Amino acid sequence: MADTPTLVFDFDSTLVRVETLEVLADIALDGRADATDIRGEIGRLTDQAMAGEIAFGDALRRRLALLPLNQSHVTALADRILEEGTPSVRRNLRFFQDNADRIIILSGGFREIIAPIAQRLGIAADRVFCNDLIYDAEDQVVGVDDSNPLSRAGGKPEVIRSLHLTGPVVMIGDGWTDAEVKLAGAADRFYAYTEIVRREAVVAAADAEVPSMDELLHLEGLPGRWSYPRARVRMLLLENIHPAAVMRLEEAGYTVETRKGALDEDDLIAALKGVHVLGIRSKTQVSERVLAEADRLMAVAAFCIGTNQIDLDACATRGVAVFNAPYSNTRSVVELAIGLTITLMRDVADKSAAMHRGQWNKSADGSRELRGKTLGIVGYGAIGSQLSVLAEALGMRVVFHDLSERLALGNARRMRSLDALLAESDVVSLHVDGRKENENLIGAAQLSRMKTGTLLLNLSRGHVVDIGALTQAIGSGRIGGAALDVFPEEPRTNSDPFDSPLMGLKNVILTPHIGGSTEEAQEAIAEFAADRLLGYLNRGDTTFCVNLPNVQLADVSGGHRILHIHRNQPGVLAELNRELTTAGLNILGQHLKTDERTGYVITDVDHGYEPEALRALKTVAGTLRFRLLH
Ligand SMILES: NC(=O)c1ccc[n+]([C@@H]2O[C@H](COP(=O)([O-])OP(=O)(O)OC[C@H]3O[C@@H](n4cnc5c(N)ncnc54)[C@H](O)[C@@H]3O)[C@@H](O)[C@H]2O)c1
Ligand SMILES: O=C(O)[C@H](O)COP(=O)(O)O
Repeated sequence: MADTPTLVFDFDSTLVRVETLEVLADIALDGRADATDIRGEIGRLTDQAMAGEIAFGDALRRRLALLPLNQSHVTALADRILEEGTPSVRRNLRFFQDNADRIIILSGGFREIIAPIAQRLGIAADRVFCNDLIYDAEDQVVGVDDSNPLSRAGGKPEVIRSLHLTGPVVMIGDGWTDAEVKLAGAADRFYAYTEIVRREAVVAAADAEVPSMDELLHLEGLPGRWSYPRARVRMLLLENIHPAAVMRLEEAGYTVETRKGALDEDDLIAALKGVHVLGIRSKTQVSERVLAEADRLMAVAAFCIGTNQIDLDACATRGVAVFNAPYSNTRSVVELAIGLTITLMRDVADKSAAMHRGQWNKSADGSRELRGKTLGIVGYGAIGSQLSVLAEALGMRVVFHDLSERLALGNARRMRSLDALLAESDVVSLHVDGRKENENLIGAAQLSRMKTGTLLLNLSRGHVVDIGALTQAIGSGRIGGAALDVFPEEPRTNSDPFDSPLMGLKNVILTPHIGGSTEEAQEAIAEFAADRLLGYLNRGDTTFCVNLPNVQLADVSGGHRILHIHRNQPGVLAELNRELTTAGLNILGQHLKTDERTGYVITDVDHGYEPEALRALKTVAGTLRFRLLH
């Protein structure tokens, strides 16, 4: 077809993430004293040639002359070049294989290195145009075939012209020699390929910059791995989320922006314009108003356990999926609770502060062992139950209270009421979730039911304890000490001030919401939450989603996936399938999962679709969100 474009790909830093000559230099110079100098000179020549500052043929010969290159070096790179495929090229392998007859590889690189990649991509040898190395009788490289136009300046346009291609020619590459193809009139369009390296002069000469294959296919209207280029999916991560998450999400091709602190409502609304995914921790409030203004938001990830800072219902009614990391910092909180209990029991904080003031205050008064004391755990979920196990191991008696039926671990005893637990405990530790109804769960009445001298820990949420009532109870001596890690008002960033009536009180330990702030926990959270996001974005998988029906999904193989989130009302599936049939699609597989409020349908179909034909799915009554994945 005359209108079908021929896609002409450069090789180095486009189809592979390396520059061949630089890797060959590393191999050939391995162990030599002058390796760094020669390597530096080769890198400089590559950059100058790729930026159009010196002629390509000149640069090629000068670089080869610098290297003691032989056939075994070339073979060593050829053997491992498949591992160096550019990430978005690897994930679009199928596109190359299905369209091999409209693709050409055009490179100043060498045939031995390019051939394995061309073969993997399904591109025939007669569609690969590149240089041929010349070896002497000892297998040393002595140069390149000078008769090949690609060994000199202006070679790429010359080769393209000699092919007399019909239809548009589209050049894709990272270097100046690629830009020259269009500038010399041998290509109709030139895309600067910037996934591996971005050169300003090349981008300036291009019709458009493409940071990935996905973007190229999107711009050319070609069927890629994704219906929407990943680099166009913007993610905003707030509150100092661990870099492991950024790395994972960027490696998958998404565009990630990070900020250190939390944002207030107005700033968050402004920051969320055009953002598809928001990552937060416990501080950022995702309110109905924020969601109403978020024009692109499709998912929120809480890189922590608690999700009370997010309006989950408002998210669900907009089809915004919410994920968290329910277990990744559990152990860290439990260890801190144990440490704080011992610290309170022994009045360590005050004794240490006195020492810092130069006071030696050796005394056993009021200092007690954990052994044999009763720990009352309020909220026997993931954290509460793990604390139960560790506390028993230290010799404590454990009682607990939970609104739900929970398995009592070890010798822990369930208490039918909170009051009964309060009356019996020497230490009370709060591990309830952050639901609104838990506001002031521990107030003046509850404090008055505790034994005189009881110790109180709160590592759950700040609003669970009435701070005024606690201040009084500590002042009166009813409460013998308290450790608080969470507060009704917490500073948004480390530069904002903290204030509380509890400051300066005897045997009161205040920590800045660090229960889950360990290196281990933060890295584990980053990996877990990022994986959940990737599962949702890449496959539609909602495992561990806290506000939409959970559906565990494998990758789609050999088909296309259509995702539809709707209000749970009668007739949606039937209407959806009518529209799919009208669009001429054959359903390969379909999952429907509902909860009382929302339905989630995942449909895999067996062949390409016209995106326009499927827009009708948006009009199905009850639709909250509709997404074409592939
Ligand atoms: N300080 C920190 O850094 C930190 C770190 C992680 C988690 N947390 C907080 O810890 C809390 C617990 O986390 P989790 O992972 O154990 O949660 P979880 O959901 O596994 O457990 C919470 C338990 O509390 C129970 N519960 C809720 N309200 C109750 C009430 N009024 N009375 C009795 N039981 C009640 C629930 O039924 C549930 O079993 C959450 O608030 C979480 O946000 C704080
Ligand atoms: O819910 C949580 O996991 C904790 O409160 C920790 O929150 P953070 O990530 O803001 O420290």
